[in-house]
Amino acid sequence: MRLLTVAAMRRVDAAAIDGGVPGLRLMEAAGAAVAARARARLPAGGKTVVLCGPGNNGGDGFVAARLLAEAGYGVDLVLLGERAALKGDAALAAEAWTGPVRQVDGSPLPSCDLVIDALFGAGLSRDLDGAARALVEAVNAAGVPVLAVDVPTGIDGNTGAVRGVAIRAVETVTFVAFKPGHLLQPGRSLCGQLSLADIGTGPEALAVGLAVGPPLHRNGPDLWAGAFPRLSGLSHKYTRGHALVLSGPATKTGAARLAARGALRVGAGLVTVASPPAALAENAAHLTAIMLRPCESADDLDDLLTDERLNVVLAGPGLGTGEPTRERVAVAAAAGRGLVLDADALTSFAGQARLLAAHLADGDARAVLTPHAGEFARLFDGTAAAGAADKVARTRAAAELTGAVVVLKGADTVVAAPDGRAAINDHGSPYLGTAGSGDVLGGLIAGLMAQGMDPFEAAATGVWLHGDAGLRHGPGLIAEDIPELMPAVLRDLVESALR
Ligand SMILES: NC(=O)C1=CN([C@@H]2O[C@H](COP(=O)(O)OP(=O)(O)OC[C@H]3O[C@@H](n4cnc5c(N)ncnc54)[C@H](OP(=O)(O)O)[C@@H]3O)[C@@H](O)[C@H]2O)[C@@H](O)CC1
Ligand SMILES: Nc1ncnc2c1ncn2[C@@H]1O[C@H](COP(=O)(O)OP(=O)(O)O)[C@@H](O)[C@H]1O
Ligand SMILES: [K+]
Repeated sequence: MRLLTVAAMRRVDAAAIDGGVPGLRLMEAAGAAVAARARARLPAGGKTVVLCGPGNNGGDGFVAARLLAEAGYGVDLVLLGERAALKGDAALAAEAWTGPVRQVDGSPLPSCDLVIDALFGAGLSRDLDGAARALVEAVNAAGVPVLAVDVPTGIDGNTGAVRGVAIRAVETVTFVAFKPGHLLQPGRSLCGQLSLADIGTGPEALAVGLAVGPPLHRNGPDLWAGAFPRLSGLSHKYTRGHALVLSGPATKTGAARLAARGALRVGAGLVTVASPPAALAENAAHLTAIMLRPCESADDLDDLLTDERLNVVLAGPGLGTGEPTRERVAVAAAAGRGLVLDADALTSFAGQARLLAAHLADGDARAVLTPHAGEFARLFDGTAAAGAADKVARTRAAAELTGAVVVLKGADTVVAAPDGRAAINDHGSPYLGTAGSGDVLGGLIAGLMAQGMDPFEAAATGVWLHGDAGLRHGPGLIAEDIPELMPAVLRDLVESALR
């Protein structure tokens, strides 16, 4: 699903209005969508408090208030600002509201079953302070469920950041498309359930918004199902690719095996662990379907890679930091295979992102980098990527700098390609925050690349499958569970989105 930035959304609204759809009609549709969601949450004859701000977000609130009152619900309307100061469509929507308007005066919030937050939406332009801040704090303290209009007040629609203080909603109704701030943390957590409403802007106006900037997606099967590897009667293990995972030294081998298991379970035809000789026995004791080869040095890796069937290399988990790891990365990159770099392979290039980029360019490697926030900060220290304004911008800048697909992990993992395509993932679970979980993710991505997926699509798919496993398992998840959940995850995917 494509996302729209706040600016792109304004272009959609403007194009629709230019195309002959009155702005008030859009506002009526927005307010009606809010009222419909409120009705789904209110008990019969229940009571709502609608908080309206001074702009068009407040206008949506006036419409919703009118429709709910007409439907027989109790409605208290509280306005932040002067009624006489309302302008344009918001002033027209306010005129159509015939009930009382309470001014924000510091008195306690009236008791109710649901608060509708129509204070600020796309027009939030600075941190909340004064009466607005106090009102938001009072709403959060009241413990009443909140339905947010467009975006919870205080959340930046582009970045998901809290501007001073923000409403915690149980549901957010937005219009036409989700915005990045609905999916980026902490915005994602404060939005609650996400609902999307068509407000009649139409396909031509939408196209105007989608043409703004490089594509940004909500990660999901619609983004990559077409590229997902499919088997035929002619498939055999070598058509499904062969991934090579570099193991760390003795006592540091588990991470590589987790990754290798992920690669195998997601469908790579063969997976080999390349192990230092001193760790062969340790690895052999835990591997069965996964093969094992000795590999002591960068030269040994070079020799292994003379086998052209090894089409993807994964390096980093448990590998150790420093020159030997940098040398292995250089060799793997020069071999021009698919390459997934995680953990120590990234930290070994701390402050040397340009050197890493040069290695990747050397072999024309199809590379994916999978840093968590700490690894990202170390690797891109001193570059524009570290200083960019939000997580999408940081990930895009890192991808552009390195020429690799970058997966910036976390509760709101962002995947970006060097050409600017990006996806935000909100299909996951906090239970994924467990030792070794990221190692398995690297393996899933490597396994998908081994089967021929492009780095961007493989990365987005791997992140989604990993998130799906986390959602399915929930409490008690450990990293070993993630590969073992792949059969169920993949079966459901094949039976739904891949049909
Ligand atoms: N045709 C359309 O476009 C449609 C738009 N729709 C709806 O419109 C919403 C966008 O409306 P909007 O642009 O009027 O902005 P909105 O969020 O109401 O806020 C602007 C006001 O807030 C003020 N303000 C800002 N920050 C502040 C702060 N920290 N503290 C205090 N004040 C602050 C700001 O003041 P100023 O910065 O000008 O001083 C201005 O007065 C959008 O979210 C959607 O719900 C739908 O109806 C569908 C059709
Ligand atoms: N709250 C969360 N919601 C969703 N995914 C999460 C959350 N916390 C962590 N994850 C995911 O778990 C994985 C952790 O990876 P990483 O930090 O590299 O751990 P490790 O190094 O132990 O393998 C990442 O894919 C990350 O996106
Ligand atoms: K709002």
